[in-house]
Amino acid sequence: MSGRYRQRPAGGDNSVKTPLQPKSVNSQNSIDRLVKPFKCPGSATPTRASEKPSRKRRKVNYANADGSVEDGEKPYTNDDRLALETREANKFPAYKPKDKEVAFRQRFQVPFLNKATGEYSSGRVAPTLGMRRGATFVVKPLHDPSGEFAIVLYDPTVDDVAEEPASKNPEAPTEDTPKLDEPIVHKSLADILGLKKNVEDRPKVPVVIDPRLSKVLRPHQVEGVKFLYRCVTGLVDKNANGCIMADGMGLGKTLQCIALMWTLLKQSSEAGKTTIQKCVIACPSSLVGNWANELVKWLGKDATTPFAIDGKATKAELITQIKQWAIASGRGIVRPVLIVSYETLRMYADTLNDTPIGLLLCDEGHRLKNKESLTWTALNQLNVTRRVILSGTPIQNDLSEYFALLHFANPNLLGSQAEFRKRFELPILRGRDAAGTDAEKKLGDERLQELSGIVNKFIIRRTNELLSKYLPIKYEHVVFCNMSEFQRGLYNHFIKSPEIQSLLRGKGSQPLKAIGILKKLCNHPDLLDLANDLPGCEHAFPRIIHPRFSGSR
Ligand SMILES: Nc1ncnc2c1ncn2[C@@H]1O[C@H](COP(=O)(O)OP(=O)(O)OP(=O)(O)O)[C@@H](O)[C@H]1O
Repeated sequence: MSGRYRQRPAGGDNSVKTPLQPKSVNSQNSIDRLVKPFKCPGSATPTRASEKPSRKRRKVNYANADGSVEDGEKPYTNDDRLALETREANKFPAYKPKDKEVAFRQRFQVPFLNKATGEYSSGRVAPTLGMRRGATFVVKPLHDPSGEFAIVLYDPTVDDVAEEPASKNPEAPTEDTPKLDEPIVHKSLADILGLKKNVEDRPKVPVVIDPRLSKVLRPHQVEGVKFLYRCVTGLVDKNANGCIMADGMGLGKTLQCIALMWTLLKQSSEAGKTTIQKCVIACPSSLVGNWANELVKWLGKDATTPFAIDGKATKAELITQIKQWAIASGRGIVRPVLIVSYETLRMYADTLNDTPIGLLLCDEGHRLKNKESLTWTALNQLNVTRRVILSGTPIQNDLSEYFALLHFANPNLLGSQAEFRKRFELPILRGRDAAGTDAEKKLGDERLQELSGIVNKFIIRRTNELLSKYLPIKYEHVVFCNMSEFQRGLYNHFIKSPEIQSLLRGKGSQPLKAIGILKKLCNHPDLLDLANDLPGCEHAFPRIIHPRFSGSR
């Protein structure tokens, strides 16, 4: 038979012929149909609701669709369909339990071992096996050390000084040798599987200044940041973590300290770790806003949100905010930088005492020159690891003040104050005394050199001559201005007054005051209080007088 039979709906009318039925009269099928009673045509014809022509049926041949050759001539039987449904390729994946005999007799295998070599595959993150997954960190520096503006502060190949191993006693038991009296300690699953995180083993990576800062830093500032970083991270001396930045005015101490702080907040020599979590900037109250602005200026407004105590909050709000800042830790630290005036910091030092502060920057740090002051004591009792003093004038009067600053930046570097006084201060002062002996002068010079050797490693000072190449040429114009008639009248009145006359004879007691009055007078009489400074000067007033002076007539 060459035609295809169409499937009739179950329970449908068998007598309905479809146009696809073949017209063969000799077959058994045709005979069967002929003997059936006649039915009026159209009685079972489906009526179409739509006027549109009926869609033509297309023959689709599914034979060979899955690669198997089927007899396309035959109609599908139910068995065919069942066979199709249960065919392997058409089945949904279903979990098949392993045969328990085989499964239980199999040897246990550590799941993250490389099956080919039987070794732990180090490139693969260990499966957690029900434990919390340890932090995975990428072993690479935060910023590319070979980038265009890269400034590398720490290079593990250069700066990583390996600790001298203590000379080993061959008799001493090594870690591998089990001691007889050692208590048996059960190993944890993490230990057995080799998953135990060894935090000490973090690989070392270069520390690179954020490119957004390195492209604006001037050469002397790059040197400054390198100096600061080495001092505070113990690369200069592993027992000292502080320093004094004593650059002259306008050299950009603020930018250098921001670069240091930002680097420490974001990176460390250990991959995936930061050096510090919190930083405090102590400064005069007038500079709090300036520091906050400089942070935005150099880092951009989305980099960090400082907690600047600018006096706008009420006392109750401030206490809550400081307490919150103090207890925040880890990811809870949303404002890592606290900018605060010395006075406020002193007031709330007790609240902050237990907070680990990674870095303390003290702007205008010569405020800490008095070791006995409340500010020095309050700031010194904070739990600070690294301290930087910023001051354009670190040495002001005497060595005790110098000691207070150095001792604050690096406690115990110079011993106690009494030790410092005995070893350095007194011999140096005696050596400078005009009545000092040669031996005292020699000793004084030696001690001064020794002191410089110790402290110069932690002080950086450049003068603002460095700025000359960034500033336009300076022109100085000297212009002589004659005094006006009114000024000259006042001037003559003043120098002829009895007080000045006696001053000129060397009898008066306030020559500086007189010079001050003359200076002001030459600039503008408005600067003086004429009635008090120049009594009786009314005769020198011009005829048309400013209403301001009319009262004093
Ligand atoms: N690399 C730089 N590029 C452009 N401007 C800079 C740079 N470094 C600093 N400045 C600008 O120079 C000015 C002086 O800088 P800054 O106030 O930090 O100096 P300072 O050394 O702290 O001075 P002072 O002792 O007066 O506080 C600021 O306006 C600062 O923005």
